[in-house]
Amino acid sequence: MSERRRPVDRPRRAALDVLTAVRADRAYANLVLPQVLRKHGLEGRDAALATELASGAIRMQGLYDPVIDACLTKPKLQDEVRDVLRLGAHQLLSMRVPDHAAISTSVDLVHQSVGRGPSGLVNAVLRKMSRRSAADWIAEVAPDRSGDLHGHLAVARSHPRWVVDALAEALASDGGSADELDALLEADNAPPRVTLAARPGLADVAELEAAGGTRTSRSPYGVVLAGGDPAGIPAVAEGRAGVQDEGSQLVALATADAELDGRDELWLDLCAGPGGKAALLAALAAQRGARLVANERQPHRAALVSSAMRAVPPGTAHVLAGDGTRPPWVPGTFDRVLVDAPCSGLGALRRRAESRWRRTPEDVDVLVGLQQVLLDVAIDSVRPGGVVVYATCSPVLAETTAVVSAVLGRRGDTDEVDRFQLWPHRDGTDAMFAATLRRRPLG
Ligand SMILES: C[S@@+](CC[C@H](N)C(=O)[O-])C[C@H]1O[C@@H](n2cnc3c(N)ncnc32)[C@H](O)[C@@H]1O
Repeated sequence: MSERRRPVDRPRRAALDVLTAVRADRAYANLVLPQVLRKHGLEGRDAALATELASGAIRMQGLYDPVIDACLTKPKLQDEVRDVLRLGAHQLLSMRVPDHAAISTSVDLVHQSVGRGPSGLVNAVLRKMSRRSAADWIAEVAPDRSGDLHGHLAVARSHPRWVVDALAEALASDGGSADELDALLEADNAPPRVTLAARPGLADVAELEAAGGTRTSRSPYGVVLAGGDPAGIPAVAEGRAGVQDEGSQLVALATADAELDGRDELWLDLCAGPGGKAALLAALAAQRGARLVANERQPHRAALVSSAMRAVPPGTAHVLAGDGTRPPWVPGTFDRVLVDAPCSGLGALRRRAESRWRRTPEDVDVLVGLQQVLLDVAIDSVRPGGVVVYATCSPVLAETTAVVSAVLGRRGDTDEVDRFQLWPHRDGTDAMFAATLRRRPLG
């Protein structure tokens, strides 16, 4: 092999930097990506290529790693070299990059980032990998579909086995079939469309359509962008609109529109950071002569809530940075309460490439305890006759219906009046869950 190698193209170098940061520093891919793109001066198509390479290689490592291992002659592999091979695997098995380009750029990349030593190994592994299609590799490395469906899908659709089991249980309880499970896991591997919310009274949906979007089918405030940077749209830059999944818009609307007898003046968002739902709620509250208190435990996220609500009329919204399990207000203060609880986020895997590999079943156990306490506080905070919406961006039953049943079962003063579960493959949204609860009126 020649000593002098071509310089590595910047998108691949940037993608490797993202993989390194996610692996070695436990960085979040979506947060580190913009910094890395800036550092390498990448824009437009180059930025899109680096994003696809990094996100795809991280997301699909549950398939790529066993394929890489099947191509090795010795079992041990340096982490840095595996990262390069994951990027190569993504190009060979999931993108339309010609084999020779995927292989030679990967050899260049490992030469530049690790050294000359592993160049031959990268070349040999990727050559071997390139001789079969993704489907053939799945047949080779995944458990048999008919004997172990969840084990097969865990590899073929690159999800941890326990996540497949938990999503399958949730989907089955919502009428889903085995084919639907495959569709759901596949949807988790496709980056979501950028959706905006026109905050009512502040921006018009037509204004966002004029910026190149199309209306969403269920939220009257939603617009899906065809492409481009949403930050360049004036309504977004000014806080009159925001980037927000349609499912999240529907949760805020469920909170604002739940039927209520009597007073409807004071609303609470108990877990508001970073503020997407609070901003939509505050805009709706302003139109209806109500006010919103937006509470968030982490001060830096409370600051994000203030920023998200910067365009709402003064006096409409008040931000608190406090622990929602120990609220400063007296019980029964609010007419409507949203508790958008901290959760595993297993309904939003499309957005966070690495999150499926970071979460553990133990996380869910810990979160369920906090979710129950926060829901109890939310119900205590609403007046008799008022409404509470309990929401998660996870469909996992332990975090959704089981939390609602446990809390309502021991209280006896609150009824569930409505519920929805959205799914990426059915609804094109994150898998948001929302239950609308009403505290029984006195007497
Ligand atoms: C799912 S996120 C809320 C998303 C938000 N509603 C939105 O639409 O932008 C949950 C939030 O709850 C916050 N949180 C966690 N524990 C909390 C607590 N004890 N009290 C209040 N907020 C808490 C987290 O910091 C996180 O910002």
